[in-house]
Amino acid sequence: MKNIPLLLMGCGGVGRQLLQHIVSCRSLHAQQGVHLRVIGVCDSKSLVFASDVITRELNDQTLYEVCRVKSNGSSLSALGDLGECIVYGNSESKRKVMDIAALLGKATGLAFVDCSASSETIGVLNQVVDMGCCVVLANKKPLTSIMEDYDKLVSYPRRIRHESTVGAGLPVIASLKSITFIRRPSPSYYWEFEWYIGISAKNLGFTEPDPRDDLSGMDVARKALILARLLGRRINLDNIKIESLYPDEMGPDAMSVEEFLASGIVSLDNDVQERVKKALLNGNVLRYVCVIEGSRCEVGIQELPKDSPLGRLRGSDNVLEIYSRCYNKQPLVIQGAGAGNDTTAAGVLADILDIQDFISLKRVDSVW
Ligand SMILES: NC(=O)C1=CN([C@@H]2O[C@H](COP(=O)(O)OP(=O)(O)OC[C@H]3O[C@@H](n4cnc5c(N)ncnc54)[C@H](OP(=O)(O)O)[C@@H]3O)[C@@H](O)[C@H]2O)C=CC1
Ligand SMILES: N[C@@H](CC=O)C(=O)O
Repeated sequence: MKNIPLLLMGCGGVGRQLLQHIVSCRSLHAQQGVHLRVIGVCDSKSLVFASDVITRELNDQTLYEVCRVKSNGSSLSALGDLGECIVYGNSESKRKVMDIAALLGKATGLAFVDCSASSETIGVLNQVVDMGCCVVLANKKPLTSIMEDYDKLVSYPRRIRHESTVGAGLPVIASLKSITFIRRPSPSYYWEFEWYIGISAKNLGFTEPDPRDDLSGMDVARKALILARLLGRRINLDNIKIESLYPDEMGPDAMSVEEFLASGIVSLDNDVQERVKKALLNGNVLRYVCVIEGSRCEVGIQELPKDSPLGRLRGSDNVLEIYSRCYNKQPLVIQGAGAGNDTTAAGVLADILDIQDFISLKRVDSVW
């Protein structure tokens, strides 16, 4: 049985769904000769980990308890004494995470799974890859920081996976890598979103923790940047032209998420509705589009024919059209649910399984 140790950072909608997928797939994974051994889970302030991270794990009952506590909005420190595991608070948890990485990184291997939405994990990830750990990302921020951070992470191509950072569980990254690594084309591609923002979308797990990350275009811009960098574009977020759907006075510096959802977002309705009506009069619909073509990298609303591939999008669907030397007249099209905790966690789980060959084997540094 191949034993894959993992430490989960972030136990929100996606992280909890991942833990539930891990538990519910136990027998399936056993049939495949694999056991995912969760040795620790952390949130923004605490860490819960197995009493012996080399031989033990957080058992399924503990993982369920972790999900219960976090779904109640509590910190992991509320877990208290759970027998086989230990809970550390903020000051000790960061040091303990690094100790675990140093202990397991080059011995058994360890997958650091980042399902947070924080930039604070960037420093941790850049250190643990140097210790021989693997990194699996749902969090886009480690890949959309400064080029130095990006270059550090991708300098270990065999030990980093980030399928869910763009289009949730859709095979976007894998498809683009398969095209890019055949030969370095300079493809242009279009990214479409059907906006489905509001309290219901947040409750469905479609939005970022702060939906303004979606409505400002910043989340789409992060995805665009990940794809552009994957294609060799040495650019940063501030190189991307972004159209926000809300004014600065509704931004994070001016009001809380709760205030924005309670009063800010509703005040946007009239303007958006007017734009929708105007588009419909032209037989068009509004779509939030990201275009990366040549030196152009833009994110914003466009009027598009309602019967076009992008115009036919519904719900949380994304569609990615990739034009390249091989797909120059008819694009490669990837379409499907591009948001939601379930599909995102499934993409993360697939990435963890994909790196199993680089984990749980005695490692010789020169090999990896
Ligand atoms: N939902 C979707 O459809 C998709 C989401 N993603 C990405 O998945 C990530 C998670 O999204 P979601 O689950 O909705 O977010 P949530 O806000 O629900 O959960 C985020 C979790 O991260 C924890 N956290 C915050 N800071 C840190 C830190 N420094 N170290 C460790 N953990 C930390 C939070 O802890 P605490 O509870 O203490 O606040 C919380 O448990 C995001 O980056 C998002 O962009 C990617 C693709 C699709
Ligand atoms: N908020 C994002 C979730 C996936 O990245 C989206 O709307 O697609």
